Amino acid sequence: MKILVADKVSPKGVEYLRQQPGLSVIEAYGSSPEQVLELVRDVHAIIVRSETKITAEVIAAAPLLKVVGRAGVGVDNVDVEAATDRGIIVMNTPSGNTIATAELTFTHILCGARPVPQAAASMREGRWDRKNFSGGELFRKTLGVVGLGRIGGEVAKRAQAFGMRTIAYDPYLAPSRAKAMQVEGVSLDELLARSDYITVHMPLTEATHHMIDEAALAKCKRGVRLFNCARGGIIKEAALIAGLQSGQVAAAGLDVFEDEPLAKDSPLRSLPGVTLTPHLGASTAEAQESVGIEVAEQIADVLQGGVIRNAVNMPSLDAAALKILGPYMELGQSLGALVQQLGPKQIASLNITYWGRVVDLDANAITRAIQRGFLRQISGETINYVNAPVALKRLGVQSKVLKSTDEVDYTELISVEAVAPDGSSAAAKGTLVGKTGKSRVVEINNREVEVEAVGKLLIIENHDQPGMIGYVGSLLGRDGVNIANMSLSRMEPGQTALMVINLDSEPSAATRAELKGNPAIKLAKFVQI
Ligand SMILES: NC(=O)C1=CN([C@@H]2O[C@H](COP(=O)(O)OP(=O)(O)OC[C@H]3O[C@@H](n4cnc5c(N)ncnc54)[C@H](O)[C@@H]3O)[C@@H](O)[C@H]2O)C=CC1
Ligand SMILES: O=C(O)CCC(=O)C(=O)O
Repeated sequence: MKILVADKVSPKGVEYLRQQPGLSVIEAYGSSPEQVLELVRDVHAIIVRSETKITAEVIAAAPLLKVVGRAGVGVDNVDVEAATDRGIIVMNTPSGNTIATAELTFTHILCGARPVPQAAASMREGRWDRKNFSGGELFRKTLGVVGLGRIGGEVAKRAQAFGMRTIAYDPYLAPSRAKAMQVEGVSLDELLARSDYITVHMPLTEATHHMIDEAALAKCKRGVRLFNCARGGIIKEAALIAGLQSGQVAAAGLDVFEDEPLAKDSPLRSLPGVTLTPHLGASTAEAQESVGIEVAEQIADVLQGGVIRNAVNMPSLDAAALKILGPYMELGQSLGALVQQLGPKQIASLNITYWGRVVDLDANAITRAIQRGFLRQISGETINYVNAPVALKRLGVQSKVLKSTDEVDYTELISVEAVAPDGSSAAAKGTLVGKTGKSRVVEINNREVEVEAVGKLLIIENHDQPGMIGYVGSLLGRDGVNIANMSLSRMEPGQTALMVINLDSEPSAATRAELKGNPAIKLAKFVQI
């Protein structure tokens, strides 16, 4: 399988990939968009930093593509939606460049306090100017961190070492986590009003775009100092320029810009009090080695059928999680496949319920396995854990997931129900048995059964009358189809009975037609799961 390394990453990462059996590497740095379209035609994986754009067009031009790996955090150069639609995994390396970026941010903060770059430039010009470059101290000043994630947290830690008060705004962070970092969680307005220094560390999203604009700056102390080493556009550049010109903003340190590379004539380049770096947050030898090796290992794992780590468009499964969730995912996939074949073709909703031990697990991966099992019957191999939820949505099917705390007869139980627009439905429940966690179907259409949830199943609903088991057994025998296991159930004697038979091979069309033609048989369905 072929991997395109489209941006320069650590040679150690590339070397790791070259050493993997069955993997080959093409290195092509600085390619034009047209060249990228050519290069991706027969590749299974692409590795990028931030230069190469993996657009919907690139994804469409890469029919074999399975995974895009970003050696870094932000995946804004990858069209994740288009990749997800095609079932392509997009993964990043979220922690490899945290320290590098936190240290660069802190460098900017220090330069915001003390005009070192300006003083250094004047020395290069041959001057000895001790009047124009005095600064302030960080000690006892307040740093407002917007986005207290990996990098924001590391910046806060460094600020505390300098004796700064640290406050943060992060609506998604548990208050206990901020407390553990000795950071005071506040509202955005309070952060703007109290901070002497403000640094932003979130992804660029609709919510964060221009979060710091004219109105936000007006709420700040006069002489506030602003820093952005996250993504251009979180701080509105026009507002920042106006703020610097008016004196509302005393200093700014920026590593990222609304348009990169920054325009040659941007006013930001010439405003005093501003320190700019050309998106260098992750540019340390240590960070590049770390993200380069990490992305190479992650890509190799995916291509070699191993664990999936740091996927941004599906739940990540490391080996430990896979060990626990794997059996449930297999059961879920079987139940999904079974219900799809049993139920109405067109459905309005796919309802999943979890009971017992499974309730305490991260059910996202199991839910995707159920959806994948269901959809594979319709859309085949193009459906995987990545695109199953969007594919279901595209079909207009609602997904309902419930974790129930009600008592059940099993230590864990999963129910999958497909409901048609007219309210008719098909349902199956399953559990895991034994030490190895074998999948068992324990209920079909509200009737108790006990069959292995794998392979070929014949499901027969018949009138409960003598001779039916013998009739079905000899019919299959005549067809040369061996019965591996059989489960019988009925509600009331003499009414409808359910026979579920594990078969070693598929019955012929003639046998199936004969079963369907028998007036005592209401339903005869062969399913493969
Ligand atoms: N300059 C550079 O070279 C680099 C830039 N970055 C960028 O830094 C940013 C942060 O990276 P990490 O700390 O690793 O990410 P992270 O995911 O660990 O942290 C992001 C934090 O932002 C918070 N957040 C999200 N939306 C928010 C909102 N509307 N308001 C306030 N907080 C919000 C999240 O809850 C999370 O705690 C990313 O945009 C990343 O792309 C990362 C590495 C290098
Ligand atoms: O690869 C780079 O240098 C950019 C790093 C970055 O912006 C990120 O990881 O989000």
